[in-house]
Amino acid sequence: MIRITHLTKTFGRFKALDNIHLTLEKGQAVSLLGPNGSGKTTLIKSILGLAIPEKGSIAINGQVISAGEQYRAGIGYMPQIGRYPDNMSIEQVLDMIKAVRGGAADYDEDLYTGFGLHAVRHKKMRTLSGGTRQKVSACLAFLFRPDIYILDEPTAGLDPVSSELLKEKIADERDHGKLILITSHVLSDLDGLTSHVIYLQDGRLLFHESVESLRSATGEEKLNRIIARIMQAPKMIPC
Ligand SMILES: Nc1ncnc2c1ncn2[C@@H]1O[C@H](COP(=O)(O)OP(=O)(O)OP(=O)(O)O)[C@@H](O)[C@H]1O
Repeated sequence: MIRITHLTKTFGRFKALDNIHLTLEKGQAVSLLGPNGSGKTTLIKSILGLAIPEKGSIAINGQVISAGEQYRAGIGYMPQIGRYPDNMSIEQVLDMIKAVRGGAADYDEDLYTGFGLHAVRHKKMRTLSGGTRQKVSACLAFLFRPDIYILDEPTAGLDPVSSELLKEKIADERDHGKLILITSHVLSDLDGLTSHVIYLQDGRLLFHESVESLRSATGEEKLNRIIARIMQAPKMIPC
């Protein structure tokens, strides 16, 4: 579904992504992990066409993304920090984006309802708390029922109840065969949610494995323990 080959992205002389090869399939929920500055957001931006790599290619459902922007309609993206027109209300932002996308017969408004955004729909974006802004971003990512979700720190700033609601929604989409790529530094948020782990370090792919095989290689159950074990003894992962 997403095939990345020989992807290299530089900023000046600095290699933010170094010869990345990856294939991600439908029905997978993939944790994109790595220390600060390891290239996670750059990889996400490359998939979204917001960063242009110097080398390599990305294909989505067999279409090379540099050939056109239409593929983006099939991706629900939740950015780390959502930026919206300050003077528009939540309702106006949602209506504007629906209009720009040409409308749809059947919006997914589960999160809009679940987060209770209806009650605050007239509030201006500039007046929203960080968590409420995050809820608007989540709502927009799911609204058009995409096949692929790219979620950059989706639970950051959400209260525990909203965070659980979002995680349940992500799990539900995964169970319906969608592809989910998710970054988070809160590994406990990813436990039970993700099927595979991609680990980047200094722009390089350290490993891409199923959670199941990482569990059997490390003997650990929880993702934070699995990652800690691998960092202590990287050779336990064959790549
Ligand atoms: N526009 C840019 N110009 C120059 N350097 C950049 C730019 N964007 C990213 N970088 C650099 O590329 C590297 C990878 O950044 P990136 O944001 O992809 O990391 P990350 O893994 O998402 O980090 P974090 O976990 O902190 O969000 C960093 O060293 C960053 O400083």
